[in-house]
Amino acid sequence: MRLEEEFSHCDHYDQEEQPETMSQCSIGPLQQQQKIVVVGYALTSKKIKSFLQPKFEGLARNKGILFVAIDQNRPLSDQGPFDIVLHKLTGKEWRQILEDYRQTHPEVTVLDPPDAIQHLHNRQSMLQCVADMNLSNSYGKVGVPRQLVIKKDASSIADAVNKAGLILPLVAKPLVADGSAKSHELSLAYDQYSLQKLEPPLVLQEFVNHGGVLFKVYIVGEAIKVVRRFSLPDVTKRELSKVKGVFRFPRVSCAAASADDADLDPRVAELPPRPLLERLAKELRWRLGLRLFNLDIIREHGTRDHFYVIDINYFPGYGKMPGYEHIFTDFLLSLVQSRYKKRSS
Ligand SMILES: Nc1ncnc2c1ncn2[C@@H]1O[C@H](COP(=O)(O)OP(=O)(O)OP(=O)(O)O)[C@@H](O)[C@H]1O
Ligand SMILES: O=P(O)(O)O[C@H]1[C@H](OP(=O)(O)O)[C@@H](OP(=O)(O)O)[C@@H](O)[C@@H](O)[C@@H]1OP(=O)(O)O
Ligand SMILES: [Mg+2]
Ligand SMILES: [Mg+2]
Repeated sequence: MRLEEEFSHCDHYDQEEQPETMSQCSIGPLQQQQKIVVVGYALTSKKIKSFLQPKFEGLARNKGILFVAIDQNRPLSDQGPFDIVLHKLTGKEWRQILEDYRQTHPEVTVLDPPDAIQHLHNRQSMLQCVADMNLSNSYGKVGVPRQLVIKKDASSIADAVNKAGLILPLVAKPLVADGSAKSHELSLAYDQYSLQKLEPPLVLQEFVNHGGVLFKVYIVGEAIKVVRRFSLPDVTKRELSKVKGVFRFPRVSCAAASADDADLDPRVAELPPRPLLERLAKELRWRLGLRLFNLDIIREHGTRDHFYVIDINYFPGYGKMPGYEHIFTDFLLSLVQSRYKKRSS
């Protein structure tokens, strides 16, 4: 068992936020005595910087959680031992390493299973769960925009769009969402003729007017946090009749585009009802088999309760989630405690 209270007896870690990095701390036989929760992480340097902030590491340490960098050049089994493995790296080889490790180390919680994450790397399968769910209750209705997959042959896009009855404008998104810069290169197509300029493989999604604000719903296990971000502005009928072409747009809803403090129309700014999001998150956690993700959800402009999920991301930028330090540490501890309960029952 590795519990917070027991850890606080350890004189090596009982002071306020220690200045040295966690990876300098020794683990091994000592760890058994101190009942530390050891979290191995395999993340990009960008992610380490945004996620493993000093305040977070300090808080975690005080709660008995030790973060240890995984060395990708050494066998995973020779490292640790870990209680939890956190990861967001791509590549078939890495996936296989994790899969093998899960088989041989069932006592370790790997967040999350590589196969389940793979599901989010394709913009079609990513939203399938939301479509299947057909969530509709007294709090509102949640769907996905109508969309079409184009695997190849740009010259056939206009025909395919016509056949499927999709309505312009369309958001063109690379089919693969693997975190590469290219996978975030999106464009807005205003007219049929220009569709041939697009580069498959892609997903064409109907653009839904939503008042220029979207909601990012961060999920960490059972915890949910919602923030507002600026998004693409509505496209008017007049604009649609005048504008021709395909336009690349940048990452409009990045962290710098926080709309939480903006003076917005309350009908646009009002957060989606909490019970609706709770239900959505719970179902998605179960259907996707994931515990760490966020989703982008928009409210159809002019409605109060028609929502569309447009994107789901694995292990998103939690560093920007308000209060992530406490939410995340509590989550990590709860994982270990529930494992202990399972073992002792
Ligand atoms: N169907 C849609 N209707 C209206 N706006 C949309 C739609 N799809 C995407 N957008 C706008 O485009 C932005 C980027 O789309 P999306 O979130 O799918 O891309 P992404 O590159 O996966 O983003 P992220 O950085 O969150 O991973 C959204 O944040 C939103 O502003
Ligand atoms: O770069 P940021 O910190 O903003 O985090 C973004 C994260 O990048 P990172 O994994 O490199 O951190 C993205 O992952 P990839 O799709 O590129 O894999 C994606 O999840 C975004 O949605 C995150 O933005 P958020 O949704 O939280 O605003
Ligand atoms: Mg998004
Ligand atoms: Mg995304």
